[in-house]
Amino acid sequence: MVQDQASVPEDDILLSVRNVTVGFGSKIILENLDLDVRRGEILGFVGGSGTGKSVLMRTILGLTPKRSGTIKVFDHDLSSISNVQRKAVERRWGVLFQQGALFSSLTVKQNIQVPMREHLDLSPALMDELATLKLDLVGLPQDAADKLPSELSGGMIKRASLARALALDPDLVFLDEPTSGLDPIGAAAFDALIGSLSETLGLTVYMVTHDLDSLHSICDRIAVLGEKKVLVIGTIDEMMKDEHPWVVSYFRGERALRRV
Ligand SMILES: Nc1ncnc2c1ncn2[C@@H]1O[C@H](COP(=O)(O)OP(=O)(O)OP(=O)(O)O)[C@@H](O)[C@H]1O
Repeated sequence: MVQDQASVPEDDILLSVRNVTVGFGSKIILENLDLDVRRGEILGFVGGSGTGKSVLMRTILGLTPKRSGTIKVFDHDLSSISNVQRKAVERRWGVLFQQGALFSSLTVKQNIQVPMREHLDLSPALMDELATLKLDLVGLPQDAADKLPSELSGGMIKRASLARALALDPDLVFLDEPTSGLDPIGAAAFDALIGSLSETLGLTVYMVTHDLDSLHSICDRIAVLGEKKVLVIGTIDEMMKDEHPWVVSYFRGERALRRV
């Protein structure tokens, strides 16, 4: 089993999860889970359906309560910081939820400006200018700005959601299945976009995905969730050599072999 948490200086750990347990009623979903996300990396998160990938992401974001354990982001322990400090942490991360989760009654531009309105005190003209820059950054045409989400294709919705996640120039972005629902060409283009943003902006990316192409093409490391914890973590090459039965069937099973 690959375990490579050792020998990384603490400064280089942007997100650290220690001994975290999460459950609903009598059902424990995650138990004593540990995870480190390193500065600047793209970490792909995989695991069988229902293993708790979304629950873990929601727990880190503070949307689902944990029963025990510690979560530190940018070296702040999220359970012991003040509301003001929490807001400051939230300013430094962006989130792309599954299905994009744009506000359906707001235009793309207004959606991108939601985090700006919440966290910054900017003039409308400056917010418009920033929205224009974000549209450019994610490769959307400027005429998308005044469209409603219902007028966009699936790929454009993903890009608009990414633009909103990047609204405050975050250090860390959480992406929940960013390429689901896209055709292979759209998914590859979105992967390329995430890869280049990570490189040019120095973004750290936490990405839940089922997309083997994304795992192969852009992830620096992959974490496998199963048995209520991170079963294995390492590079794609390490995944290809790992002997855990779920890892073998996922990375070297029939579906994986069809890829090559
Ligand atoms: N609010 C909740 N109340 C009760 N159970 C929940 C809640 N949220 C999630 N669960 C349960 O937690 C488990 C993990 O769910 P989660 O959505 O994290 O899985 P996942 O790994 O993201 O799955 P998938 O790959 O299918 O999206 C499931 O059994 C789910 O039913």
